[in-house]
Amino acid sequence: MYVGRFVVVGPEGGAYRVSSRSFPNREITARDEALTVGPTEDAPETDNPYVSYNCLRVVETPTGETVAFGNGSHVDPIAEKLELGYPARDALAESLLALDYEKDDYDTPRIAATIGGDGEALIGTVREDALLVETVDEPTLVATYEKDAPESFEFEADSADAAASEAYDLAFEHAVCAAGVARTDDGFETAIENGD
Ligand SMILES: NC(=O)c1ncn([C@@H]2O[C@H](COP(=O)(O)O)[C@@H](O)[C@H]2O)c1NC=O
Repeated sequence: MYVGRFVVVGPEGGAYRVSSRSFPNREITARDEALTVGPTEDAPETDNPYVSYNCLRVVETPTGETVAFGNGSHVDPIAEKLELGYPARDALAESLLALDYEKDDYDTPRIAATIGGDGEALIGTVREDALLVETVDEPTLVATYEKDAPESFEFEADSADAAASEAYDLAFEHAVCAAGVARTDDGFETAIENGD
């Protein structure tokens, strides 16, 4: 099954995977407190505005370290609102609604998740017909296509490395790259899986 991009999130960690039919020549790189999706060196040029973006950011908030991740430029305003002290529900809902679903040939939904240092985890999506933001207490997945509403999902990873690998290896078609995140005693750790 092809589900496009997806996030999985639970109180202890999560992952974001890029799956792509149209733009497979991409990778995740780490810079400062952000992981960024962008073209590989050999990627054909494109003017599609939706294929390069910060997919994960770890930020300091008034209530401690928090991570935000998702499939596009909305990750930045979510992270910035969290830094300002917005509740995660509001940061997700406001940013998803402000940017709305992507105006491409597929009306591709925006998807996102957050985890606070206290283990509060949320998942959200904005589609052409809905805005959904939910608190979760077990691993939950939402994808851009097919699985486009949050659903409980079996996800075993207990470290950032394991989360990135597990997401990358899931049987959904056209895996390109994945980011993993896990809550530790010293804050969040992140990891990248760019395949071979
Ligand atoms: N975030 C991404 O990495 C991303 N990759 C592709 N898209 C959008 O989704 C459309 C379909 O892409 P694909 O056929 O690879 O699933 C693309 O034309 C582009 O507008 C993306 N936008 C949202 O998921």
